Amino acid sequence: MTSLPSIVGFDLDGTLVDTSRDLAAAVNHALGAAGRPTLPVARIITMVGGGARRMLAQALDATGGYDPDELDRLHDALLDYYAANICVDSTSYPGVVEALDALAERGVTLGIVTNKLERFTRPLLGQLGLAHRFAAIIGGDTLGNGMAKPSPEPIRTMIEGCGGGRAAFVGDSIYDVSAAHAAGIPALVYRGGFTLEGVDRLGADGVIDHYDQLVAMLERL
Ligand SMILES: O=C(O)COP(=O)(O)O
Ligand SMILES: [Mg+2]
Repeated sequence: MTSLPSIVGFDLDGTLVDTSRDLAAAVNHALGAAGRPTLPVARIITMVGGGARRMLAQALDATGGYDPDELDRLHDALLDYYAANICVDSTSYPGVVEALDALAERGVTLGIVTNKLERFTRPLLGQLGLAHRFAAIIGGDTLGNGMAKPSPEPIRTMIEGCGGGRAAFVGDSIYDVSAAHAAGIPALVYRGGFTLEGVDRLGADGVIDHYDQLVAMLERL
C-alpha cells in the first residue's frame, strides 16, 4: 500500500519528547529520599516505558532491592516531585513538530498512547504546545488497571477516539511494538529514543533515525 494511514498514534516518552532528564531527576529524588545512590540518566531511561512504578521498582532493584511498602511510599514521592517538575528540561525531538505538521496537512488524525499517567501527559503536551494536535490522548491509567501497553486496549481506544480507520503506531520500546501488533496495526520505532541497544530487534515494521523519514516510511507500510 502506498497511501498514508488515516490515523497515526504516538508514544510519548522517548518517542515525541525527550523526557529523560526530568524522569531521571524524579527517580533520583526518590532514590535520595531512600538514602540510595543516584543513577545516571543513561541507565534510568532503559527503565522507562512500562509506567513510573515499574521504572522506580527497577531503580530500587539496581540500588539494593525493596519491599512493597517502600515502593508505595517512594512511588508517591516520585509522583509528587514529577508533578512539580514535569517540563523543566524536556523537549520534543528534532523534526517532531515538522513531521506532525506534515501529517496533519495530509489529513492524518493524530493520537497519543503513553504509559505516563494522564494527569502528567496533558500538562506536558500543553507546556510543549503540542496538545491541540491530538484527537485522542490515552495515558497509562486512562483505562484502569492492567490496560496499559503492552495491552492493545489503549491503542484500540485511541483509534476509536480518532474516528476509526487504518492506523499505525510510532514508539520507542518493546511495549509499543507489542501493543500495536496485539491491536493488529504496524509499528515504527524511533532510534533516538530510550531503547539504547537492540532497536532493530524489537520486531517493528520499520525504524526511523530522524523524523524527516517518518512520512515516507508510513507511506510504505
Ligand atoms: O513509562 C512511562 O511512564 C511512559 O512511557 P511511554 O510514554 O514511553 O509510554
Ligand atoms: Mg516510550
